[in-house]
Amino acid sequence: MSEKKTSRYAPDLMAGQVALVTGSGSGMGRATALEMASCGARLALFARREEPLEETAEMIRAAGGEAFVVPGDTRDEDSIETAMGRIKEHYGQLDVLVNNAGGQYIAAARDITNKGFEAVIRNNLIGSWQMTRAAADHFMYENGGSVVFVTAISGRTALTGFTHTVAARAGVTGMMKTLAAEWGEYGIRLNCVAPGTIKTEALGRYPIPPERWKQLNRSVLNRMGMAEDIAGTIIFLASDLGNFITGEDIYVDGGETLHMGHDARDMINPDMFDKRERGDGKDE
Ligand SMILES: CCCCC/C=C/C(=O)SCCNC(=O)CCNC(=O)[C@H](O)C(C)(C)COP(=O)(O)OP(=O)(O)OC[C@H]1O[C@@H](n2cnc3c(N)ncnc32)[C@H](O)[C@@H]1OP(=O)(O)O
Ligand SMILES: NC(=O)C1=CN([C@@H]2O[C@H](COP(=O)(O)OP(=O)(O)OC[C@H]3O[C@@H](n4cnc5c(N)ncnc54)[C@H](OP(=O)(O)O)[C@@H]3O)[C@@H](O)[C@H]2O)C=CC1
Repeated sequence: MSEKKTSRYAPDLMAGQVALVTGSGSGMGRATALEMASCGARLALFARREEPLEETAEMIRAAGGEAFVVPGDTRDEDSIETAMGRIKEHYGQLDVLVNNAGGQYIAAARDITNKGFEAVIRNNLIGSWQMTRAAADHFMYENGGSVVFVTAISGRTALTGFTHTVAARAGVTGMMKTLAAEWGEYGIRLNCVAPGTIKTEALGRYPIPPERWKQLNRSVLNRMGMAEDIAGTIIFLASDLGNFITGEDIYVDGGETLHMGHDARDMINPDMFDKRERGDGKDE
């Protein structure tokens, strides 16, 4: 028998819980599913392509965990209903939903057609609503639960090239807060995690050369985020560690939004911000 993977959290943090992670065939979704399993959760893996989900499931099983693949599309009500039915049959419960599936294309606002705008709203806002509504209907109104949405840092600032998805993610945040207010009485907590630039394979498909990103001084911690940075925060919110947190929007961005809209250093006096020697002689 294979050994259980060690986790940054206690291995029984999510014992007895079932978690559904959308978009868990890659990137942050996969990292979240793997780490949740190492905390004792049993996983339901949801996305459109079955093969990557099976790979994640195999990784979880190889580490001694339990995973169940339920392919589907967050935009398609029928496939969501089928997935919820299969989870009920297989596990009999659902305690955690992570709405991580999503994506968009980059385009200047003037090049976005109405159809293209709507496609991105469907994928990121309507899809998350449909998953959340179904999880509440099938499981959470009765037994409570925790929902975490993966959004983007655009709630604090403009993000050129992303008008459609910025609108969608802001919609998710507003929806999350309102649901948190309405559903507290059912024992349902809802929160958002807003990632900065995270180094996943998907990001590699975007025209963002890492050297250029660094030059632009995007992150005060001087690195892109890793999928695990997001997974750790999702688990904190989804598990009992976040028991008294609802309606929150946590930015996990390495400080990217601290000066994203307006980096005034060159304008003021670049020398003022130059690296200086510390008292102990080490570089700051
Ligand atoms: C918020 C800040 C984020 C910063 C960094 C973010 C990183 C990431 O998000 S990493 C994840 C990256 N994942 C992706 O980029 C993939 C996402 N793409 C999709 O999932 C889909 O392409 C879609 C949901 C955006 C659209 O899919 P679908 O609903 O199937 O729509 P169609 O393909 O039929 O297209 C409808 C319509 O949309 C316009 N359009 C679609 N793709 C593009 C494109 N690449 N460039 C320009 N326009 C596009 C277009 O108007 C399409 O209509 P037609 O022209 O009639 O085909
Ligand atoms: N990487 C980054 O810097 C940032 C990413 N984000 C967002 O974080 C989330 C995770 O990103 P990341 O891991 O990088 O990206 P990935 O593309 O690796 O993950 C997204 C996953 O969602 C699934 N998915 C997409 N649309 C649907 C759908 N309609 N129904 C079901 N599954 C779907 C995809 O699988 P499949 O194709 O098999 O369906 C894919 O595996 C996404 O929402 C992304 O937009 C936000 C900010 C920054």
